[in-house]
Amino acid sequence: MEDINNAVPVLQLKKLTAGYGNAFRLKDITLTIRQGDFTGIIGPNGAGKTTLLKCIAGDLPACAEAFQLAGKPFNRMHLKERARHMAVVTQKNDIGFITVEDYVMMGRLPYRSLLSGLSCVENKQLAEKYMKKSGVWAYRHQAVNELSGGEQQLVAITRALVQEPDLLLLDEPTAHLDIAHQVQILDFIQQLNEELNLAVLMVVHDLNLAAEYCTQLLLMQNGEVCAEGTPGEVLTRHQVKEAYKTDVTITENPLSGRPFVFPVSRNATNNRNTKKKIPHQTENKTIYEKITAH
Ligand SMILES: Nc1ncnc2c1ncn2[C@@H]1O[C@H](COP(=O)(O)OP(=O)(O)OP(=O)(O)O)[C@@H](O)[C@H]1O
Repeated sequence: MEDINNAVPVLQLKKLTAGYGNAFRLKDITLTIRQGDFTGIIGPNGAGKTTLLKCIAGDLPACAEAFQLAGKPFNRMHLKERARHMAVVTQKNDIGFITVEDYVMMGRLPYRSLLSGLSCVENKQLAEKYMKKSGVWAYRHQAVNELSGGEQQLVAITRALVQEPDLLLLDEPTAHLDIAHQVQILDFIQQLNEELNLAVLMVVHDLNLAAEYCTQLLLMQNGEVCAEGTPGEVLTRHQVKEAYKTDVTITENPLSGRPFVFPVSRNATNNRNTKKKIPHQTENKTIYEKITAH
């Protein structure tokens, strides 16, 4: 099929395999991420999502027919050069006692040369710009490890932005955050994706957040990509049930039009099978009315 997407490819993987000896293997992962893509990697526990992210980040060796970052062979790029194109925000940022400002400035390390130190005016201005954009400027003098989980995540993303990458890799950026902070972080990432045309690739467990924010999804199972496409194409009842071995009901978010996945409990399945009236169900209301009433 003719490729009609003219956006520049930031990352290209062709038939990538990798793993941990005989314990687990990623099999033939083929993937293209372009400027402006917001891609979510979803799949059940142990599917290989983090392993794939580790390969792309260069933390785990991989074999591939092609593995290119910004149009260049990945394994021929120096670490500093990789870091100018790709920034990684991992789940656990074990940050010691360091101020927000100093930590964010470390994002400029890939650009440091013998002639320009880390604290040059240009780097300071860049750090200030992104700290103001993400909202962490107010606590720039505080120690990172004294901030809340949500604030620390914003600081880690700010540091990644200061790297001025083309591709931002995120491993579950909203894990352990409440709904307000989940939305705050993902709204911010979406804003960066749209304003800076930044390509985003994130591992995300919450299918509804994935559906709401991502433009494309990769559904992984047993080390392979078993479905890919828009959230509507990937999050079908059959595909979700097949991958997660769990029944779900899928409807549409009435405000965004994105898929919305409801888990189905054993009781609800039994009630459906016996056509028993479901407690709390309001009669004579459309799904839209029910959802928007609360
Ligand atoms: N260092 C390792 N050595 C051996 N096996 C590993 C290692 N790290 C992960 N695995 C195994 O590889 C498989 C894939 O793990 P991975 O963390 O990539 O899955 P995941 O999809 O990210 O899972 P989760 O959603 O639970 O975080 C799992 O079976 C895991 O036990």
